[in-house]
Amino acid sequence: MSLLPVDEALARILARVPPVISETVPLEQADGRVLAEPLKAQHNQPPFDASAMDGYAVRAADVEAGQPLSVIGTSQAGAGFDGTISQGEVVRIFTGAPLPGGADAVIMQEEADRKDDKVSFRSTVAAGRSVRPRGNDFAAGSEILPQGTRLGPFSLALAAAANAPMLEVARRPRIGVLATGDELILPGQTLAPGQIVASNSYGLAPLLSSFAESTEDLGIVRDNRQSAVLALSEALDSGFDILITTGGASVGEHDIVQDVLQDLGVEIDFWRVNMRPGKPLMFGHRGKTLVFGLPGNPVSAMVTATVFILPALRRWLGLAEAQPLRLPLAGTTTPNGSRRHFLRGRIVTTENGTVVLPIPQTDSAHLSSLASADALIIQPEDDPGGAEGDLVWVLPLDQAFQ
Ligand SMILES: Nc1nc2c(c(=O)[nH]1)N[C@H]1C(S)=C(S)[C@@H](COP(=O)(O)OP(=O)(O)OC[C@H]3O[C@@H](n4cnc5c(N)ncnc54)[C@H](O)[C@@H]3O)O[C@H]1N2
Ligand code: MOO
Repeated sequence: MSLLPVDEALARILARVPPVISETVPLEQADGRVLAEPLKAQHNQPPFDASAMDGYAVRAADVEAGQPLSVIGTSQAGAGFDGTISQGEVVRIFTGAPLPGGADAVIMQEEADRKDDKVSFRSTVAAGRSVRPRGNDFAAGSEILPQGTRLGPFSLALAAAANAPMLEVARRPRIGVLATGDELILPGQTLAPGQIVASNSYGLAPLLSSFAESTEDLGIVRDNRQSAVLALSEALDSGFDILITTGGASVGEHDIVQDVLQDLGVEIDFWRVNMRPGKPLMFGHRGKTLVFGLPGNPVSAMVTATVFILPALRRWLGLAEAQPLRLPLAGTTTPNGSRRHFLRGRIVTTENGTVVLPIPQTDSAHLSSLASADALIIQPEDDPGGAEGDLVWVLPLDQAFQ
């Protein structure tokens, strides 16, 4: 049986991802979205030379320790001083206020002794002190956020400061998820003999949702041709950008998903990948819809979605590929066979740095071990096994890294 190498499978998937399409969204709705165009500043920030302190705007050359100078006015944020200061003059100024003409430094009020309309300072000051020069943060016309930036609190605050009420972001795909299996019941129902509670769709939706316009749960379809044809044709006709099935991907008589998809016009790009868990992964397309047939085993479904669908979504949005981490093992790993192994692990921070602890459980139906993991250790094909301290590649499962 020929199994496609993992890297080749990923390359084939990424090659089917369409180019980024942009749409305009208001600033308030842009959290988590990805910029489809670089963001350029419309103005200088600050727009004027501004004081960084509450104190006095001075001509630095005029200031001598203990020598009184005349206070001729006030500049406050939103109401600047409407004149120019000349030799021997200063202006009372507040944080964020425009520096008056003629001034070139600000002395904080804690270093000033004020008496009526005179003020003296305890020491001299260098020109530029406590002044934020115009355009110091960003200059009009400059690129302040590159295309492909995933917008979050800091970049959105910057976009607002740059006076950008609308942003050009990547359109996100609409995703449909369909579970297959005669044995499946919904969470909350009572288990009859031989039944299993369906879990895959409940993990896949939150795994993918932050990159998707919507993730729609299409329910459970039974393992007979008629039901599968009905459910899959409806799903394929619903205009999803990405359709995901779980289960029925292997070689048993009930594993009919691939046959039915093909009958419905899906072109299969590949089936079966040289990995564990997740070997029976299928990928195809019909028109603009990409179709992922994930294995039914819960760990296999989540691992294949992490390894293949998340990178496809990143590409869809114009995000750079997520880089795995390089970390020392905190325990041993056993020799691997010929399939690339995505081994559950936990990232642990110790006094000596960050390490990854392998979780020995490799059963592809064992969800509690996956839930206790926050990383997948990528064990290469035919790896002889690792010792504590060996450096390994690690895919963090934490969304913050994705
Ligand atoms: N003779 C062979 N048998 C199997 C092979 C093989 O190569 N030759 N591959 C094995 C591997 S590897 C995997 S993975 C599984 C994948 O099987 P399917 O994708 O056909 O999945 P099912 O048979 O439908 O289900 C497997 C397992 O997962 C449970 N399941 C299914 N859907 C869900 C769901 N939505 N939520 C929770 N659990 C689900 C299902 O009850 C089964 O226990 O095939 C091996 N067999
Ligand atoms: O490779 Mo399967 O996906 O063992 O569970």
